[in-house]
Amino acid sequence: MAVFTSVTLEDLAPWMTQFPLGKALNIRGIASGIENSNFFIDTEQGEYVLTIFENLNFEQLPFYLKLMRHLADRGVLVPAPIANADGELCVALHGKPAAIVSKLNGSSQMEPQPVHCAEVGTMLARMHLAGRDFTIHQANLRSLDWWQLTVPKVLGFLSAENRQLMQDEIAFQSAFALTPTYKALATGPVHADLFRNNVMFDGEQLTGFFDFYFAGCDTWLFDVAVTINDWCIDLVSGELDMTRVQAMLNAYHAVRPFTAEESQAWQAMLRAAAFRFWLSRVYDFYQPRDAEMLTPHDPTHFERILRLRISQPVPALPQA
Ligand SMILES: Nc1ncnc2c1ncn2[C@@H]1O[C@H](COP(=O)(O)OP(=O)(O)OP(=O)(O)O)[C@@H](O)[C@H]1O
Ligand SMILES: N[C@@H](CCO)C(=O)O
Repeated sequence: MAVFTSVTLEDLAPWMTQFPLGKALNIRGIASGIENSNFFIDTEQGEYVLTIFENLNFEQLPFYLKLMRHLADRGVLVPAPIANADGELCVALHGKPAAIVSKLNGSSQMEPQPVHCAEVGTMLARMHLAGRDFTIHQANLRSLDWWQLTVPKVLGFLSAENRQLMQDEIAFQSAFALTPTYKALATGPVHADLFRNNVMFDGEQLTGFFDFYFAGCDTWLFDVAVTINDWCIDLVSGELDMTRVQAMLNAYHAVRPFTAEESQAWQAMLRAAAFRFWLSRVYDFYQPRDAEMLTPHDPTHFERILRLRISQPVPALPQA
């Protein structure tokens, strides 16, 4: 279980009085996730999710919480943050920032079919469009600047072959980010971590996107690439599953058509999306933090995907 900060019902009861949710009746740690401490809490008003943020600070958090509120207000299915009596969405608990959000119904769909991929594609495009008038700007904190700072910290842990791959890819991505094609890509708030385990389904019905704590302003296409690289692959080989890829891309395109520049950038973005998670997984693997129980994600999964996206042609984006 990824509970870095323990919270008991006795700790919670006085803290909860500032929220309009009645008494806290029960709390239980959630046995998944690797970034934050998460708990389901039962209150007199129903079930909610309490998150204690282990790595994000009070200056960074309003972006995520206000973005979720903004999206929810525009009909995008996301958890709604609950304000305390002072209107604050983020309040200290055990000295760390914490927030309460509504609990989504359903469960994660870990074996998605084309119908699930289409639902995700539609909601992702709606989310990008709904974010256009969000006024707070915060960069994606796991984008090129972070890659450039982090690569030197992990190179020493890698085999000679992987060191070469990482150095070649950071050089490629650094150069690509300077091209007119990259600079022409549409940008805005993106989720940036929309994996299978960050979306809820009730049967074939999508009930919400959650875990917005890697969100930031970046290219919309990067968000699509992150999502494709998790939802539309064979998890063992990392190969793209064309039926699921087409279902997601066509559904997205029907709401927010892809541009010519996005078509040109597509393979580079699929590489960038694979690289981002290879790097963060390698970093987490060699810099573990304390947790009551923690299984780090396997870095070799995204090393494999990155090699495939470099070496194999990728399916074209739908054209306007
Ligand atoms: N709003 C919500 N509604 C219902 N369940 C939720 C909600 N938020 C989180 N959960 C549950 O808690 C689990 C862990 O949450 P989350 O993925 O946000 O953790 P994390 O530590 O940020 O994880 P990650 O490793 O994905 O970054 C989810 O898998 C889900 O079961
Ligand atoms: N989705 C990330 C974990 C951080 O949310 C990964 O699979 O590496």
